[in-house]
Amino acid sequence: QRLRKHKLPPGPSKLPFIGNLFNAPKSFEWLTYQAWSREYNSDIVHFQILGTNFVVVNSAEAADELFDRRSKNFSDRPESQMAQLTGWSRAFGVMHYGDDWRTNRRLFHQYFRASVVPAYHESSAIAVQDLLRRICDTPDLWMQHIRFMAGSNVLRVAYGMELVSAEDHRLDIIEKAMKVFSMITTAGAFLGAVAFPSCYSSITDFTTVDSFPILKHVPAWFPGGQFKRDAAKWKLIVDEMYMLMYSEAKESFDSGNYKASITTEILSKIGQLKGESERKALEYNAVSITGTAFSAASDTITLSLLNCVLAMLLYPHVQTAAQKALDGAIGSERLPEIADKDALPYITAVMYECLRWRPALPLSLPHRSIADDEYKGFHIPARSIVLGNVWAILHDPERYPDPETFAPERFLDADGALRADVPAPLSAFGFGRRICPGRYFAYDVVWVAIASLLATFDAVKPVDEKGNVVEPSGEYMPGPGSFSFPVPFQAEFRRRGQVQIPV
Ligand code: HEM
Repeated sequence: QRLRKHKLPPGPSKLPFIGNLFNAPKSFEWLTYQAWSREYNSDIVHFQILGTNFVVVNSAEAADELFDRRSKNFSDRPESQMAQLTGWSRAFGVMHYGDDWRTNRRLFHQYFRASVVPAYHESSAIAVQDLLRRICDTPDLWMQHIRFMAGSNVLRVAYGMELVSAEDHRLDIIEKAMKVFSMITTAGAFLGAVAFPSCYSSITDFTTVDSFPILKHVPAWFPGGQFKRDAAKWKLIVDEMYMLMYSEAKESFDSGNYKASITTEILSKIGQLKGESERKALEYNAVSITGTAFSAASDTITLSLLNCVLAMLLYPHVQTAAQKALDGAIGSERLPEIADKDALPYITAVMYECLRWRPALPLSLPHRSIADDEYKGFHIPARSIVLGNVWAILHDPERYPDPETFAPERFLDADGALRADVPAPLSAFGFGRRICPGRYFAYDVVWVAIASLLATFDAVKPVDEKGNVVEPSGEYMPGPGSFSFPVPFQAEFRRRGQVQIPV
């Protein structure tokens, strides 16, 4: 009744009680939300499922107003029973906007703020050189090598540990744990999935348990308790991801034979604390932020680089232009370093375009409003799930003409310098107070990896045994999931130039 008095943002018509259960998108939701925004001529749109209100923010203007200027009201996260059941609730990325989140985020910021991340340049250089060597040795496994690079770099930074082989158990854990994370943070798809139980099997149960939290009390053996059985299995993986590396790093620290890392730095701080409760609290936060960094960095960086390779296959002239810029700025005999960034705006533009063209998280992570609010005369009810449509913002033709085309030049002026009037794709990192705190580290790693791959190799479409060029489909995996992964594709890496890869 209360909602009826207020004018909600426009959106598809709703059925009583179930709302848009049957017409909410289940895959590539960002495209449907963008289409709704155009159809209803409104930059915010509304839909509702089982009583939960969803508001999708489709323009940079609305995102600035709601997530930035009104950040106090739009920085919460939705309630997630599944995060609790799977052990993901200790990641501050899913925590409610409150003291626990604030403490974790502050601690995280100490180790990943812009002025600190240069301390990780050496680690990133080692990881990228290793990537290049691995591609030379086993080029067909290039996708696996990229994942290995992203994981090994952050493992070293967070825990001071080294990954040796792609079979390392820790990489497997992280991949599985992130799949769970991706599913439990897909608010829209979860709710929509109720309508298609056969496709979504246990995800269907997630949906219901998040909409009706009382169901979390259903015993695991009871019919419909499949989500509990799944969650219990996944919790083992997520717990292991958080605890295994931390415990190993702590053991080395205690033995005095360790490599400096974020964990060991916090452990020395813990050692200086007097009170047992303070020590316990900091240790809890240390486990949380190191595990969160490890997991958050891996898939996002991997994805950004996979998208880059895809772009190089589909737009070979961009690759040629980038290599010309590299050769002109640093020659063709040494690998680029992060310190070369200012001299290589074209590479920065390629990185921006990768983040814009195929954002890793096209709907960011869901936010939630705390109190009733109003935007352009539309009512946004308290506790609405508010989705920032990163895809729509980064494919807005007014800001990025011909948005489907991969064109790094859009970020450059006639002299090849970065333009101040074309916004960098910051929305790829989310919004407001929840904006990705790992972005400075991510920019460095992605930049140096792109520059080094382009300096060392030509990425080309392979040719099969019959002489036919193998075209990448350019398609993306259907949901549900917050992360958008390309359908696996083949690429051939051919050595170029005289770049020496340090051994
Ligand atoms: C290209 C790489 C990356 C992309 C595209 C990316 C993107 C994002 C996005 C879209 C969000 C959600 C923001 C929101 O809720 O509005 C996020 C959150 C987060 N990211 Fe990243 N990220 C990247 C790399 C990293 C790295 C390397 C780390 C860690 C070192 C990291 C740590 C986090 C954390 C901890 C959060 C949760 C923040 C919070 O809820 O307060 N990310 N990221």
